[in-house]
Amino acid sequence: MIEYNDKHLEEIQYLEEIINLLKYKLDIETSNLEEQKIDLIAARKEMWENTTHSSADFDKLSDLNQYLSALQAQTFTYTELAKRISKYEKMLDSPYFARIDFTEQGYDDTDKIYIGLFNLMDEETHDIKVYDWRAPISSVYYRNELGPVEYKAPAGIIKGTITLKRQYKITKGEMEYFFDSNINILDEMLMEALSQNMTSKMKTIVETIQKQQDLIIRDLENDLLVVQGVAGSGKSSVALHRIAFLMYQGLNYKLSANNIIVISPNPLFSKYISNVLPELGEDNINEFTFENIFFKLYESRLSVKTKSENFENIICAATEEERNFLRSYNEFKGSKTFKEILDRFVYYFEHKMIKFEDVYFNGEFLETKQLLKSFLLSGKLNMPTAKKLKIMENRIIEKLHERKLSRRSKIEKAVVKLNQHEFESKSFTRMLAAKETASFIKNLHNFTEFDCFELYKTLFENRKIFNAVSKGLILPENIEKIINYTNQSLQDRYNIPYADGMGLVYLKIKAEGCDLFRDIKQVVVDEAQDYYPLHYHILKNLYRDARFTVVGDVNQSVEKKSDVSIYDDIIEIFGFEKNNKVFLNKSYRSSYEISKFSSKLLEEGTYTEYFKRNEEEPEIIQCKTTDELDNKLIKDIENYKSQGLNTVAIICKNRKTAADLYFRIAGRTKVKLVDYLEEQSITGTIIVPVYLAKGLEFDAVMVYGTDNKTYNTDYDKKLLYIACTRALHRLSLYYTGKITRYLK
Ligand SMILES: Nc1ncnc2c1ncn2[C@@H]1O[C@H](COP(=O)(O)OP(=O)(O)OP(=O)(O)O)[C@@H](O)[C@H]1O
Repeated sequence: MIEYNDKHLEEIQYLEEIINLLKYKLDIETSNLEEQKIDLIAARKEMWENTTHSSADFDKLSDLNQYLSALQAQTFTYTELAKRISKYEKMLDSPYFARIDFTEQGYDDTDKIYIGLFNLMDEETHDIKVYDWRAPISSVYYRNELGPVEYKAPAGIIKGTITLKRQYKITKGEMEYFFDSNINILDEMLMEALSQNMTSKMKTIVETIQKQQDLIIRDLENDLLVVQGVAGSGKSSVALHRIAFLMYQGLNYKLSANNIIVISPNPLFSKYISNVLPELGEDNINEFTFENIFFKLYESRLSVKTKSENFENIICAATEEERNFLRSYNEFKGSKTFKEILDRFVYYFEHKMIKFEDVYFNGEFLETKQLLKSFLLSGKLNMPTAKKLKIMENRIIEKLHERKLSRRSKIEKAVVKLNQHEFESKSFTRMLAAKETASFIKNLHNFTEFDCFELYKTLFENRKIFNAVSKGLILPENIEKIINYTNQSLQDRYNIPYADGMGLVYLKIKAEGCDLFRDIKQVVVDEAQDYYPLHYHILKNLYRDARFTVVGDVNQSVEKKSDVSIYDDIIEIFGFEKNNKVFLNKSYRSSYEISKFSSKLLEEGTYTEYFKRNEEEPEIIQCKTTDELDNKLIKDIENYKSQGLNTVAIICKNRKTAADLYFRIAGRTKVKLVDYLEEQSITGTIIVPVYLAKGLEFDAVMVYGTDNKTYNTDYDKKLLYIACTRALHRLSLYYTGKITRYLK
């Protein structure tokens, strides 16, 4: 007891010291911020008063530039200061969550390493009072038990011994409790983290990162890291913490927010994860869906159906035959075969489709078509077709300029002959020459420019071309139907099928090139199981200078059949020498009872462990009629709310069922319909189609309509698995008629 009291006193004193240090720093930085703010306003005012605002005065414009760069630097200092203040404020609430006592090999002193969200240094003594969780030494806390350890630091491997591992619960600057452990991070702390209610945004997990997760977060060896993790194993969390780690890293790896991109399945998911990086003290990063990429490349000239819309169409197909067709359509358009067809098509276009012409100007040959063709096809220019054509066009325009003067005097002579007024003749000549050049360039564009959408259409409209570029490839049996459906669908350029949208993106990158994303150095792909090979080829070609972290779960693949071999395909597509495939088999999200229940829906032989957090057993509820079911739902929603569960999701198989249910019960209880058509957030009680709930989690999940007609194929079984694994604390399933065979 005495020993505990001593420890307690020591810890309370340290906490006091840290809180005082933080308050001191906060005071200084806050007054600095005030000063900076005043300076900044003054600098802006000065700039406004002393510079011109018209582009006519070039000297003054250069003054403006100088002011602007000074202002930019000042603004940067100001925002950095504001960020530091926000970090100190966060730390005031809970400055650290762990401590290790570490003795480096060859030294007698033992360092007490306190670990928190951010570094905290005493500027006077240069002592690090709290280490950032991402600092090299912090890895020891996540990965090791007491005893000899080693960790990788920039200076090399550091060896030593850990004699203490302690965890703290500090809130509002007050010590709630602490305890020592000799094993990995104690389950109590994790239990507490996992028992909490859900908020509308994803949480950070720094205090309880598990060893397997830490290995992924801190991996710097690989250019491609592929993670297969069961539902709730922390894939998305780990991917985001990995980004925060990379943003913290030293010179070689340091990334800023605009060097990173997350490819997410839909805007709802993007919104859900958008809190994590700011919580970790980092700027937020861009989250892109593939549809966003499409719009970035094609702007408003075309429009594509979203991935969610595409999936809704599949689920709601009128017949099984139609559903199978739509699946086969997506499968073909996303396949390696189709990618090969598009590659060949670009080659075919260059070699056979460009209508080269002899180019004349002023009655002289500028280029012959043979010369132009051999220039384009010589193979010397290793670049996309559009860029080669542009070079060719520039070469011709240069030649045109060389001959422009003589052409102009020719025109002038002709004009003068017709007209005696010299002044008018000159301007008339200029106008004629400009018109002539414009029409020349327009003609030139006939073969130096092309439209990718028209090109893509031609591939399917012209059977001769399609046959030529697919020769020798194994095509699906229903290729005729696929081609017809494509031709029909492409009639409306503002409603292009999602799968063709991806084909168009790939074609554009290959034929025109794309330098829009050269700054991107790290790409995270979430829900990796639902993308086809073509998606990965797009990413590879778009983010040519990036490294990739790809996370997914083949058990949650609903858009296509997939098994773990997809990860080998991904590795092959990217072709990085340094890559690694990692498995996360332990699930943290759901209570033990919900996890056990959901595991019945997994493929046989799937290995999963569950964190043992006990709660109520899931319930399966049979109702005689839809009315009875609606009444029961409403009652249970109220019941869940009264139990203090923050977020409740009623998960339906598709949007139509969700909307119907919403219109039936919305007047009787407070619910919100979450749809892919609008930006939404996931607070309170929501009704949502299952594919939009992917990646999200809720305190209570109510799965609507689990009868044998609704869930009757292996695809449906996976949808059901996804729905059930969204629940943290409560799960109930409702049906009328006969229950699905997967839940018997
Ligand atoms: N080490 C951890 N400490 C605390 N909570 C954790 C930890 N790992 C995972 N979790 C929690 O488990 C839940 C699931 O995490 P996450 O959503 O990242 O998993 P996922 O594998 O992406 O899930 P899914 O594939 O089912 O969408 C989250 O609530 C997360 O905070």
